[in-house]
Amino acid sequence: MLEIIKDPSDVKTLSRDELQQLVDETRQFLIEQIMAVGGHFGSNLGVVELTVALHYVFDSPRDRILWDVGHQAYAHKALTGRQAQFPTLRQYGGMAGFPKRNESPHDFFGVGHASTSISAALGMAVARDLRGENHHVVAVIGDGAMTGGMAFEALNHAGDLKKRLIVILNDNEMSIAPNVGAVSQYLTKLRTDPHYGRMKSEIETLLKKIPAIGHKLAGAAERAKDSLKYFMVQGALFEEFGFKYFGPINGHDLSSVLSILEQAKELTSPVLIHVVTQKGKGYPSAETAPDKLHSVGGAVTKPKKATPSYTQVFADALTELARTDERIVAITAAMPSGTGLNRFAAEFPERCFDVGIAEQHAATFCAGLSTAGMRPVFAVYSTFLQRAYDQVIHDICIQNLPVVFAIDRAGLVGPDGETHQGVFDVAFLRTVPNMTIMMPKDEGELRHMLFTSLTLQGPVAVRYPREDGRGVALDQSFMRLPIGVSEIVREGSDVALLALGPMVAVAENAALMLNQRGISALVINLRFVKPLDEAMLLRLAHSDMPIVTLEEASAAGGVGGAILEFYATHDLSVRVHPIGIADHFVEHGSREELLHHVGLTADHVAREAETLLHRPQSEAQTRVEKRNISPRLVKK
Ligand SMILES: Cc1ncc(C[n+]2csc(CCOP(=O)(O)OP(=O)(O)O)c2C)c(N)n1
Ligand SMILES: CC(=O)[C@@H](O)[C@H](O)COP(=O)(O)O
Ligand SMILES: [Mg+2]
Repeated sequence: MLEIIKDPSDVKTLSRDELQQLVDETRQFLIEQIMAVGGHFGSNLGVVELTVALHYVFDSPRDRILWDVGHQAYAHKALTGRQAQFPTLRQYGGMAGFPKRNESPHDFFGVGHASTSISAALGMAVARDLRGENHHVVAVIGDGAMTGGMAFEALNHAGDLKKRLIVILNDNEMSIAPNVGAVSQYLTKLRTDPHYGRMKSEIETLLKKIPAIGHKLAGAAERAKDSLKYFMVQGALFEEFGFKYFGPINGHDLSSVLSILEQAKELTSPVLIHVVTQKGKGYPSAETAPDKLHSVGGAVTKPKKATPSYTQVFADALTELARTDERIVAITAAMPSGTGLNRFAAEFPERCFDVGIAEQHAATFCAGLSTAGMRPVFAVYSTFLQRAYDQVIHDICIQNLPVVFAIDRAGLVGPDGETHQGVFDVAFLRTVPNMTIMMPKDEGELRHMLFTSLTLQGPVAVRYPREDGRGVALDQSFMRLPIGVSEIVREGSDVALLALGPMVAVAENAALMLNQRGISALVINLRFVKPLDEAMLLRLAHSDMPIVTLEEASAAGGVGGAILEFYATHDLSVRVHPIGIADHFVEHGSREELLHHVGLTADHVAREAETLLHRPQSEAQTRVEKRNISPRLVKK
């Protein structure tokens, strides 16, 4: 059945029995494909009935179906002409793991970060009405994504505008970890407390039985919203936001889902359909441990190295430090396992806070904690910290509060692609006064950086990659690193390679290659993006060596740029060639492929260094002076 579905219009030709067969085959197809190549697993298995029903009832691409986060859109991809691309899922040059506008006319909104769907859907609904069009807009949002503030900002606006809009709340009680928060508890009540559902109609029936005045009383009760509605109407929270609430519906009962979607289609006001599903449905170990099978590596994934990851080393170091410093508290925005904080929480449950998908709140919550004498450590993926930029500036840095940002997934993350690459944090943090920014060359140095950051009296960011460590022996004790001081890793006299974080290893390899060509390269582990090691930079300026900088971050605004700014403001003419990520979004692929793609490999660095070294300085300078453009552009 699945094989004959080339387009969603094919779904519409099926009978009810055939639709159920399509559900079963799609689920089986997803299990096989994801297990082979890796990808998000549990969330996709949970929404198969819902996806089939959506494509049966609605008319994509005329009607617009939006997937929040988009990690659960694989069935949607399979039903919209992309089955053959599954073997390339999330691989370099292959099909993306999230909906992408340039991948299919059925993907209306590019996603990867949570809680955007209702805002985007509302924008589409408003545009539809302004343009006099007539189609449906449907946002599918999970209970985890619903903990994000943006979702509520959108509900607030949508309820006010009263546009025709359908929101499907896919409630599986899970974020990546078990879902948290008062809204989650409210959903549990809706799901599990039969009185929530029945009370209103029971009271109405009772009142109507009272002779003569019963019907009037029932009508009055219906109107007395303030006194009754909160307690009696199922989904009252959403109704107060101006949405008609339907649910809870069993999301694995195809007939129920089809029938509720057909009803919702007839309404002209905002509707919220509460669908209850099971993450991992149809795959027993994903059903019982949905957090572990949120995503899987796939059979093609290379075996993990025996060395601990940066994440593990961070989490263990933080736990160790917290044993002797009771002020340390750890905060995550719905990523306890991804950031390793579940290890911390196991020992200090009362000092670890999962705030839900709420990075903005997490940052300001940290600010509050730090004003009251605690030492908050916000463990957050680089890409998700983007959400909290104003909080970093306004709530933390202006007040110079000692909050530690443990920035995981800094640099290229791999298969999640451009929505998740952690390449902007250097640029967006280094412009903010009071901020100290470091990146360790290996997991051993990460321990010392974390320790050092907890001794500072202002905001600090320690960034580290989504990678296994280099396998160095970890010091038992912690060392306070001198602030703004770099480290010489290898002496050299012809060219200087200034590297940040894991790029130090790349620079070391490039130096070995250069050595074989008779070029002596100095390798420096920068350690700090801010403050820069100005004394070292001045020494280098006097050495006359050309400099190559390497960083796994956006070249614009990066540490290479900071070094250029330093020399320019000191009126020093030093040849600096920054290598970082150029001005484009980096798609999905393995980290190795992506590093190769952006030129952050030893081979490429060695070639660039050699070219720089052999390019006559005077010529380059003259050309630049004449045309007032950068040497890099001149070279092209
Ligand atoms: C802003 C943001 N923060 C964190 C994440 C990481 N993340 C991806 S999926 C997910 C859980 C989403 O839960 P839910 O919406 O309920 O979907 P489910 O996985 O349960 O289907 C999280 C926290 C993200 N994508 N975006
Ligand atoms: C969809 C999403 O944002 C997360 O599931 C993310 O893919 C996790 O990434 P890691 O695999 O790096 O933890
Ligand atoms: Mg969920």
